[in-house]
Amino acid sequence: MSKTLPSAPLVITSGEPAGIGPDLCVRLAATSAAEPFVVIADKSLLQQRAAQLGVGLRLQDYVAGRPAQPDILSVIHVPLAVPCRPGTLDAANSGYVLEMLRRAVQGCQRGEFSGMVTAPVHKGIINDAGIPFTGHTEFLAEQTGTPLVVMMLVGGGMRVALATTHLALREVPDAITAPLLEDVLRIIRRDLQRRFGIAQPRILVAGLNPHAGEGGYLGREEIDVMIPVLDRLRDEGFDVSAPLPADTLFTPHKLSQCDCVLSMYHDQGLPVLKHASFGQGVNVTLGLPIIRTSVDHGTALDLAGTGKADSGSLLEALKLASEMVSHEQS
Ligand SMILES: NC(=O)C1=CN([C@@H]2O[C@H](COP(=O)(O)OP(=O)(O)OC[C@H]3O[C@@H](n4cnc5c(N)ncnc54)[C@H](O)[C@@H]3O)[C@@H](O)[C@H]2O)C=CC1
Ligand SMILES: NCC(=O)COP(=O)(O)O
Repeated sequence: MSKTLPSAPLVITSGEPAGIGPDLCVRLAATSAAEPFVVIADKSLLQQRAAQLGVGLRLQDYVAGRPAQPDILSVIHVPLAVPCRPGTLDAANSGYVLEMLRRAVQGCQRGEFSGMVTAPVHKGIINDAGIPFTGHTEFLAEQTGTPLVVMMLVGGGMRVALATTHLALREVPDAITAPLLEDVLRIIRRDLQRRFGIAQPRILVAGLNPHAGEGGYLGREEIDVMIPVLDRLRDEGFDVSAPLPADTLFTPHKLSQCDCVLSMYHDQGLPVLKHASFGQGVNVTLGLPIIRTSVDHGTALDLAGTGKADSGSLLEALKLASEMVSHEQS
């Protein structure tokens, strides 16, 4: 991978065309974001959406190395396969959605962009197109040849990472193996150090079972799998807790003692964070060779083209990506 140019912009993929991603990009272009960025989208889609929202929009084709101009959005044009109506999914445009992601990854890998920020995609419609797809997180891992990545959300004054991501609940206990837990904790610690500037990250680990297993009476995963890994990493110098009961882990007192909570599965940690920060939270993929942040919400098909979508999370995602770039370059 080439080194990122110091002045390289961030790149935003506009996501599912029938969702609110294009709306959010148009809104972002109309705000004065401090971070230079380029959007990948079909240009006519952005223009149509801007007209629907009643937002004035000036576009120019992105040219690598050309400095950003105020009030003009630089766009990398990727053509839609078929015309798009806000709120109406069409599997024919799934290739378009993935092509935008590939273009962003390639640009990050060759140093053209300092990092990528993703607007939401619709996982179901990509699968309907016959392309197995569980999320950006897994797709970006595959595109960059990364064996393991970690999803972490940032918002409401907390960081919440997940040991497992898009997995059916009944498969979760078997997925939490000692090697996985160890690798996940190594990735969290390393990325909090190099991309968040935290010298010795303090990580609180949620147990899998109620009351963190109640000494083995409510499940043995804590005793058999988790505690041995956590003890070993602590001996190595990691600041990690024992498995803690998840129901009291997200209290302000506990959160004030850590830099990150590690949840064992998606809906153990994310509802708490989203309750505290929905619309302002940021999803970060840890462990990738490139920087990637994203919004904390989905495609909100019901709001596309209505002007009611809140662009706060995309703005936060852009800001956080820029901060991560600064930490990595310092
Ligand atoms: N980063 C990504 O690409 C993500 C994609 N998704 C995908 O999005 C699709 C729809 O998922 P849902 O569960 O329906 O969640 P959703 O976030 O799209 O919608 C849930 C509710 O929140 C509202 N909402 C969402 N974003 C909003 C915004 N910016 N401003 C105001 N209100 C907003 C919606 O109108 C809806 O009422 C699914 O295919 C899912 O997989 C979901 C989460 C993240
Ligand atoms: N619940 C978070 C989510 O679905 C985001 O997934 P990804 O597309 O960022 O992998």
